[in-house]
Amino acid sequence: YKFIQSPMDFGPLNFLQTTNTASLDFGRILFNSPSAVLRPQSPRDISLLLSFLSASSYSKVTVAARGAGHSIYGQAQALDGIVIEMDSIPSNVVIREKGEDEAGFSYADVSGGALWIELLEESLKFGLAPRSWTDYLYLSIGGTLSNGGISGQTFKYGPQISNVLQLEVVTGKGEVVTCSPNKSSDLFYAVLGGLGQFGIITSARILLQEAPHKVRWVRAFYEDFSTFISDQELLVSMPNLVDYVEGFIVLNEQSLHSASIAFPAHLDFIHKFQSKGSSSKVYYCVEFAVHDYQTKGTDVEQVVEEISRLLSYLPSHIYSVEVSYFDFLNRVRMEEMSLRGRGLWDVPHPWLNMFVPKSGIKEFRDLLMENISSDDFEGPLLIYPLIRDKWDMNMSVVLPEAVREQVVYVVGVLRSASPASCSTHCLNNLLHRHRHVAETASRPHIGGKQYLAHHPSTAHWQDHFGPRWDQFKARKSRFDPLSILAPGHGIFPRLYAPSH
Ligand SMILES: Cc1cc2nc3c(=O)[nH]c(=O)nc-3n(C[C@H](O)[C@H](O)[C@H](O)COP(=O)(O)OP(=O)(O)OC[C@H]3O[C@@H](n4cnc5c(N)ncnc54)[C@H](O)[C@@H]3O)c2cc1C
Repeated sequence: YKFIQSPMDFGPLNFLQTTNTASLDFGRILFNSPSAVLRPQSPRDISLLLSFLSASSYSKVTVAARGAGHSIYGQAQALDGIVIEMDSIPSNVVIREKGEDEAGFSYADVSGGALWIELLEESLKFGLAPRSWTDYLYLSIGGTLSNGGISGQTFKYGPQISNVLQLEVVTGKGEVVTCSPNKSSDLFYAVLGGLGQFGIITSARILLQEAPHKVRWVRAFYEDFSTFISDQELLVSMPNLVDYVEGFIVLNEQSLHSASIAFPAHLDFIHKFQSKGSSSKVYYCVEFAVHDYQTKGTDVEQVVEEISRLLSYLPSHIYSVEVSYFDFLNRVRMEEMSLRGRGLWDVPHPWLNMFVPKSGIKEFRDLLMENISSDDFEGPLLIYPLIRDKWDMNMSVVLPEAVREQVVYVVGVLRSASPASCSTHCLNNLLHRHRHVAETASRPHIGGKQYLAHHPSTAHWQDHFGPRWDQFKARKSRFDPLSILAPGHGIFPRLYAPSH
């Protein structure tokens, strides 16, 4: 590409041949090299590049925005294309408190490449914070808004994409558009959960609320899966009392230990794994939290007790701790540090994330258990319910089609495959098994859909979107007609006129 070989031909943009990060992501499974890397200084640089590329039907060049690169399957990579590293634009976080303008609530304007941790740190200075989170905060705003952004608050406030007031987007045609539910709303809804297909988010306006000082964080253990999920469903039916609900499957002692690094309580039932003498024994852990605003007249411990009385956990297997709100939200950072210290963070991560309707969750659990072995599983296995009504189905995000079911589970098989214990053959075998689980679970008897999906062909993507495919495709032709953007998903082939 001429303009890459001689950047002077291409106005003010300087390209790098590559960087250490452009072909790397958290998955460490795919390593597609781009032809060039752009480290923009402003949204205008991005607009210049996309305007240029979209004006020539002879160019084959694709473009991927890279936020924090925490994708699993090369979604932010661009084989032989251009990677735009969003972290080169200085992070900008502007907080507007309620009453400062006519909005009637507090919000933050934050750049698309900024990390959620940066937004948290800045907003806490004002006693404010976003309402909806991901478990890990070193992810970019643009990266999670392109997917959904879910965590234990999602049942209450919806995913992160349901908490956005406005976006600034550079479309695949290079146009810089400010969009919201009232202004260029088609682009707004397309981009949220849109897998980076329609434009690059350069700024987002995120709703804020008063931040609690502390959090009461509770874990309760179960032997029986049905009791475990019915208690989770009970918790998400009480949004007035409960602020966070998650849960995980405890496959072995090691998985309990690794899930407990940030949880400052001694979980003294580890001996049970041993005393049973059987490696197939699994436990389930419900995790919930109640915010503590330290206001007079409310006793958070009492609220927690009241909630706990309604639950049917194993007698005396409940643990409750108090942590600061910041530490609670940043809990996965502690796990990261521990894993980094043991050389277990920068390893392949063959993850599988699925949304499963309530009616299929027991069958899905059985399918999963048939396909993972509790002896060698490393990493968390998350499972918790979400409420469908909190999602806006005009956005591009995909949920299971069983529309009458309010409760949808998210299941995260967040597996690490350290090369020391899992060879390339072993990794391929895990990937193969996950694909089998995903494909089986997508059939109507379970009716699941992948979250952070990875599919091998356009036809698979068409199945993934189901009845919503036509809308997704129409939005693509409108906002990125040559399919320049986010090639790493493999949804749309790049369109160009071959020059014989
Ligand atoms: C340790 C860890 C924990 C996680 N926890 C959660 C969790 O709790 N909940 C959850 O929902 N997800 C979670 N995720 C998944 C995470 O939300 C997604 O992988 C997300 O894409 C990561 O953001 P990123 O900035 O690293 O994106 P990248 O990997 O950089 O990009 C992801 C996709 O978005 C596109 N993109 C990136 N920036 C932009 C932009 N500014 N505009 C438009 N498109 C863009 C890319 O082209 C790519 O297609 C986790 C991931 C990891 C590794």
